[in-house]
Amino acid sequence: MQATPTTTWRAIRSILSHHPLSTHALLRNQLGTLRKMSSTAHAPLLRQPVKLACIQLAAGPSKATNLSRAASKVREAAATGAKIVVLPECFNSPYGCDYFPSYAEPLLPSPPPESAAPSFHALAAMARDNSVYLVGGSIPELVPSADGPKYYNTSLVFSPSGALLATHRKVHLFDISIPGGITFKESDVLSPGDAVTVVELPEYGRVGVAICYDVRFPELAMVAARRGCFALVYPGAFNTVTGPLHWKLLGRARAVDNQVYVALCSPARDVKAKYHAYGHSLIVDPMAKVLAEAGEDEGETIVTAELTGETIESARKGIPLRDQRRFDVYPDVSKA
Ligand SMILES: O=C(O)CCC(=O)C(=O)O
Repeated sequence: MQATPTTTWRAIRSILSHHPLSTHALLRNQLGTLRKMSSTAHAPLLRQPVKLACIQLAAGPSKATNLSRAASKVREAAATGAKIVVLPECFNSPYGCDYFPSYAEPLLPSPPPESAAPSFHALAAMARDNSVYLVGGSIPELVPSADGPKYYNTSLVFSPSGALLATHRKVHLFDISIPGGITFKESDVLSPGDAVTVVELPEYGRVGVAICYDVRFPELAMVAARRGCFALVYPGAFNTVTGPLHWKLLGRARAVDNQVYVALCSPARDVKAKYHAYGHSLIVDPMAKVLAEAGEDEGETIVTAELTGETIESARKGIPLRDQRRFDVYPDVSKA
């Protein structure tokens, strides 16, 4: 087993309980040094402060209108100084299983032809034109196959030069049935993704990207966070049944579990649409403090917050979870 400050402390503590006083003093000294080492041994997760913006976009049935509206809102977000900009889940279409096939676009070949993949090219241009990292919400992705087309709910992340950095296919499909509340079954149409997504943003550090229902699964967040993310970013589209109970709770829970920033980005609510998005896009800090939240009117808006490495480090120094985990009692799922 590899020695870490934590395992070494435990070994020293056990020796301390069996040895005479002089050895005791010597070892206590070493224990102090190790304690200091462990609090400084971690490189900063966020290399410089960065402003993050969530765009609570109003999406309607016209894909072209949704794309041009997104472009103007990304411009507006970038004008506030935001360098990481997030769009909501299914920002190029209304949200619902009936819509996925007709709005879906292929991502291959890479880059796909513009006529077949207008959302891909519009997102690349939004990132490039505004020099921002863009977590492009999600779009229905089409993958042709011999057995018929497959569809995924996929997030595309672009660099400030407009290059595609990563894609995340929603891992946990939104299949729920709450009597008298809401029934939804994405798996009727969509296939699930099978990977944790961590994206390197060279000037800043790493972000984990996942989609909506994925936020309910602490393991996915934990695995991404332990790969060194400073933020977990979730384009989402909760609803008016589960949203009021769980949206903020889950955002704050993933933040406090992992001592990282969390951003949840919703569409604006459209009461004329079949699906009523919850809104309340929010950004939470590593102590689970809500830094910014879209208001009660659930309309189109942009929420922003400044993220700093010091905030993460001070949360982790004050409550040193990372050095206190007991992988001798439970497994480290991030190593599985
Ligand atoms: O988990 C929920 O309650 C909502 C999830 C959702 O809306 C989604 O995954 O799109």
